[in-house]
Amino acid sequence: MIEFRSVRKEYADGTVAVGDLSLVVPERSTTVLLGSSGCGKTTLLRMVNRMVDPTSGTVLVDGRDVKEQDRVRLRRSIGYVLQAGGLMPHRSVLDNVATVPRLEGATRRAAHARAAELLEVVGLDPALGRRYPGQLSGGQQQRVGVARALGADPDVLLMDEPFGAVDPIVRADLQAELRRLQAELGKTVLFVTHDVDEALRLGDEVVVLRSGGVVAQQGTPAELVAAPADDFVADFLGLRSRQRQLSVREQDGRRLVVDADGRPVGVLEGSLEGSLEGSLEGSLEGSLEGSLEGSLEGEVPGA
Ligand SMILES: Nc1ncnc2c1ncn2[C@@H]1O[C@H](COP(=O)(O)OP(=O)(O)OP(=O)(O)O)[C@@H](O)[C@H]1O
Repeated sequence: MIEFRSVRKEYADGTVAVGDLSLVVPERSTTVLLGSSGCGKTTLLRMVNRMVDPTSGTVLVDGRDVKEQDRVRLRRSIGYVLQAGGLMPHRSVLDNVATVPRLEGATRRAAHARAAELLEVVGLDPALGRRYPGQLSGGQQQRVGVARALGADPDVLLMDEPFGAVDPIVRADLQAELRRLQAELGKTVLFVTHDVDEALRLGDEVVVLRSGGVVAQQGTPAELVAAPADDFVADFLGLRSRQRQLSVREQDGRRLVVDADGRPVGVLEGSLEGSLEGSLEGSLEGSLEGSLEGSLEGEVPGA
């Protein structure tokens, strides 16, 4: 578990990046920090591994104040994935992934064996380990970045807009991969993004931030969409935009989900239809019939 207790960060030039923020990040789940550019997401993330020290307040990881821990050891024990991948360009992919095991004292051979395993964990062919980062696609480089972050088998994984620099298809692929990995590994993931769809897709919990690092709302994606705390959250999630106002239209035998402008955004699957029909038959229809009969019968005799 990660806990921010009344943290505040004021940079040397007087910029207040994070106000008085308190937040609990549950363990073994994914928490997404969602907010527009400059609202303090990266600052918050970096407080966890002490790349940034708060001006005041406390950050605890598994109940221990990070300030009391050795900065270097702490940083090695926490996985960190950046947008640009942060890979060393002149070292092979295998060397990159083996970095932390090597720093922790593993032999080159053992570290490479571990690195090859990690490449497989993130869905890459270990043969790619011989290449240099520049010889991989953007999506592959991001996977290598994740593999490297897993090198110390950390409980906590910090991810700063890790999929921001790749095209939408690769991005969706990486998001699916992260969900698979998370189901398998059960890390405590703190994930930063300004992309609402990504946040709703990946977060077990989503924390919507206002500028100045202030929590606007924290909740599950369903809670946020169903009950946004205020207009700011509703607007940020786009709930009042025409693209999010969805309805169903039948076309060529399929049920299309369309936005308020009638543009298709998806297809309603048969199974959902089936279950909706089932529940309609079971409860709604029954009660509708009951109330219709009751009221109609009452009115008819007087007619
Ligand atoms: N070293 C620094 N010195 C002064 N101001 C800084 C420093 N680092 C960040 N800031 C400022 O603090 C605020 C929060 O920055 P931060 O990088 O945490 O935001 P962010 O939400 O991660 O933004 P983005 O999505 O654009 O990466 C911004 O106004 C930024 O300009």
